[in-house]
Amino acid sequence: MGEQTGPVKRRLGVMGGTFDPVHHGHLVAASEVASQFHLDEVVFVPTGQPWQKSHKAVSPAEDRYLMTVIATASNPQFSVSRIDIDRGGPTYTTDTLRDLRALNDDADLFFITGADALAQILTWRDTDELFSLAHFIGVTRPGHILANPGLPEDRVSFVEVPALAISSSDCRSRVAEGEPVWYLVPDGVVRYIDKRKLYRHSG
Ligand SMILES: Nc1ncnc2c1ncn2[C@@H]1O[C@H](COP(=O)(O)OP(=O)(O)OP(=O)(O)O)[C@@H](O)[C@H]1O
Ligand SMILES: O=C(O)c1ccc[n+]([C@@H]2O[C@H](COP(=O)([O-])O)[C@@H](O)[C@H]2O)c1
Repeated sequence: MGEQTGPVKRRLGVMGGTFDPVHHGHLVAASEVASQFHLDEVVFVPTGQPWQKSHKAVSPAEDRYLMTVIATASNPQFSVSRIDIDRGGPTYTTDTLRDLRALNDDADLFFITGADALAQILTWRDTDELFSLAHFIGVTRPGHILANPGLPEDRVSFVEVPALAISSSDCRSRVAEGEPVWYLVPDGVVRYIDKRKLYRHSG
């Protein structure tokens, strides 16, 4: 008798971030991981309250959500989820992945994160459970060294993405200084920042 094989599972990428604002570094990372890991879809999940950034002012969740929708709208492989925003309270990735699992029981989850975030992962809540919920993919980010800080090797991979030295903090301070963010973020996001007068005062 041949070996029993189950139905082939969908491969769902999960790109979590504060996205204040979303920029081309995020989009290139998601696109590159989707290609290298043969993902069927990447869902961007803007955080509700990023608890490790509680010392910083963060723009309203609806603005961050809408900018992420604008930035991803033209890519049929990309979507945006409101789960972390609608849950309320501080955002923990264990909740994000548990909820996404419940909604996508036909899929394996791949959580995409930057080298800086991956290096901090042992400070996140319920780290042990995290690795049972998804495979973690750390992407290169200029200025951050890609090293495995003692994470389970079978649950973590590293991917080199074309280096884009863009950060949301830099975009915010450029807007506050009256400098352009054209081509650092998608055109629609530039227009949205202007329309909503975001980041006019640095903070
Ligand atoms: N240029 C980039 N290249 C690769 N990964 C990135 C890049 N910018 C952000 N990331 C990753 O995307 C995820 C979400 O990032 P986040 O929304 O916090 O943006 P950020 O640019 O890091 O923001 P901030 O500058 O405000 O800290 C994180 O895991 C981060 O490491
Ligand atoms: O689960 C946690 O405790 C946790 C702590 C810090 C960050 N995260 C997640 O890591 C992703 C990137 O976060 P940030 O703050 O760098 O935008 C985002 O999805 C966060 O919800 C998760």
